Amino acid sequence: MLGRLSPTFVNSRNIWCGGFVALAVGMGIFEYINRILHSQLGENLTLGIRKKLFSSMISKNIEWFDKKERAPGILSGMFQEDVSQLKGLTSQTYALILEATVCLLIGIALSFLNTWKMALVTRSVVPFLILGGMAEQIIFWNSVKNSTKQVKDNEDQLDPYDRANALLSDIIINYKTVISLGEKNVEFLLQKYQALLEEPKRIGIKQAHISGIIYGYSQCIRFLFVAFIFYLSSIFIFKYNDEPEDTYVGVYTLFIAAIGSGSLFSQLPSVSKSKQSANKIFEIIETHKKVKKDQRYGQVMNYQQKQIIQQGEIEFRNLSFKYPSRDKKVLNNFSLKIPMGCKVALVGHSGSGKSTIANLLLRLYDYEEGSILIDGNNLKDYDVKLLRNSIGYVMQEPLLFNISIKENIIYGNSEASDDQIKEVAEMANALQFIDDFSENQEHNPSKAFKLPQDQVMHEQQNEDQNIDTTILSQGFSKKCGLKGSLLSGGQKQRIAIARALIKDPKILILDEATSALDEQSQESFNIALEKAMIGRTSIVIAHRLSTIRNCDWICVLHHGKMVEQGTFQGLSDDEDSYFYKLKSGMEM
Ligand SMILES: Nc1ncnc2c1ncn2[C@@H]1O[C@H](COP(=O)(O)OP(=O)(O)OP(=O)(O)O)[C@@H](O)[C@H]1O
Repeated sequence: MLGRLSPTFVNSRNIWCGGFVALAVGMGIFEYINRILHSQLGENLTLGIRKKLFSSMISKNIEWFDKKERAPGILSGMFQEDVSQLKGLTSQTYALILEATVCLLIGIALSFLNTWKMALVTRSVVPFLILGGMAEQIIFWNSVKNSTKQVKDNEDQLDPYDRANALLSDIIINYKTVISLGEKNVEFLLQKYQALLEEPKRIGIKQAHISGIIYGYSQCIRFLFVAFIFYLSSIFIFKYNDEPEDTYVGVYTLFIAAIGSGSLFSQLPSVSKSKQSANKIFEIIETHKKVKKDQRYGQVMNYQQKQIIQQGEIEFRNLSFKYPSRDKKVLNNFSLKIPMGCKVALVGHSGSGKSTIANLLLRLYDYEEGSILIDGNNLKDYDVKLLRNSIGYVMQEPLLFNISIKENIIYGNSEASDDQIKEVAEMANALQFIDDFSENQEHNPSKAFKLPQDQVMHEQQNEDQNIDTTILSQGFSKKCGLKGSLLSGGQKQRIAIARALIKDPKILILDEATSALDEQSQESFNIALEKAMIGRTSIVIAHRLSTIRNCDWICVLHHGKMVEQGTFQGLSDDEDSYFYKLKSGMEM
């Protein structure tokens, strides 16, 4: 059999086979290096993007987070899914595209060398191959546009997956409320979640039909191309007496060219998805750059910016404000001067604008009308980071992180010494119960109700060896649980006061919320408040008479306007005053 083959044939067979074996080995090594390099590049890129995205998100104004498309579930999903999608836009896909392009070009070049006539004719079919790939692209983009349009027409204007993620994060964050509202509520939420997933499922199936047809076309055209080459080669051999060997090599290289071009185009949809994710991510990073410099958290100060609050005198001058998402003003021409070290209570019905004043003082939102002065300087001239460092804020519902008590306290000042931590815990009337945690485990809710997750937290707590027991008791290493769930309401509030005090702020804002506390905790909390306010300018958003009594000045707000102000006694004596009526409805 071998004897009948011409030496030229054997020779070139050996050359080609040897060439392909060398190519196979080369490809193996190349692929290995290629994958390592590109996954390294990809990982570095995603790490860099995650860092950038995080730092730009964390420095956004609160109003940015107020929008429904910025729900926690959507934003955390972006860090996982969208950032990972970016890999498709960079190293891996581009490496494959490069590989496929090189494959295509080599195939074309070799086919021209061996059988140029046939190569020339078959080139006429290439546009159909490209059309297959392009059609996949067009269909993909149309489906993205349609689904976005469909969603935009919806009241929520959000991607269905994003809406499902937002709901999921809401449920997880508020899991206690969800479960406590009973099985019916859980069932309702489950149905709602399923309903939200129905829409993307429907869109996905519709998309699958269309892209199936297009993908089928692009695959079909590749094999039609192969059939066409075979047919054409037989014509060239028998009709035009072309050399069979040259034709064989030419046909083979054209196959490679066709396969190369096919894989090139099949990679493109993942590029499209990546582009979509890149748009989402860079929109956030880019808008960070557009935010006015003075509004950015942690912005390096320019020469005009005041460093820290020296005394703590506050003046609101004709301040008017409306939230960006609303047309109605929630503060109207509000003016008030609070001398240094004074305790001022803001009272008024729910929604009268008390917390809004705190929001503006902390520059969580920016006002356009009127001004706020601190120590006679415009609030906007202070560096935002340093300003917030000089103001202690205890929120209505203090939020603790699932870290130790000590870590929660130093969250306000990571450089605080153990002595300072102990001091502020004492001032906040928290030292006693913290110490009790180390001595008397009865206080530990995780012991009373041993849920599996509590047990894990308890074990973690025992593992924590970082606390210097000579100054701080082991109680400081107790984990607080998700949102402080392992502590009582009063304990959480006192730790929040300690956290505010660790910064030694000149100004203290207390959004007092004692309604959830029992009498003993309330008393403890009030003592803590009194101690905390000594020597600081304090604004108390008051809900209880017991706190107002000790304040130097009381301002009564109604629909964002100051309607009355005076001392507790002065306002209480006037039976016609707004405060008089308000007082009778207030808790003791
Ligand atoms: N982020 C926000 N976006 C839009 N409107 C808001 C926002 N926060 C508060 N509001 C609205 O502004 C008004 C004033 O709210 P604010 O929280 O200042 O009232 P408050 O007097 O502190 O109420 P409460 O005593 O119940 O805490 C309310 O009508 C409220 O609905």
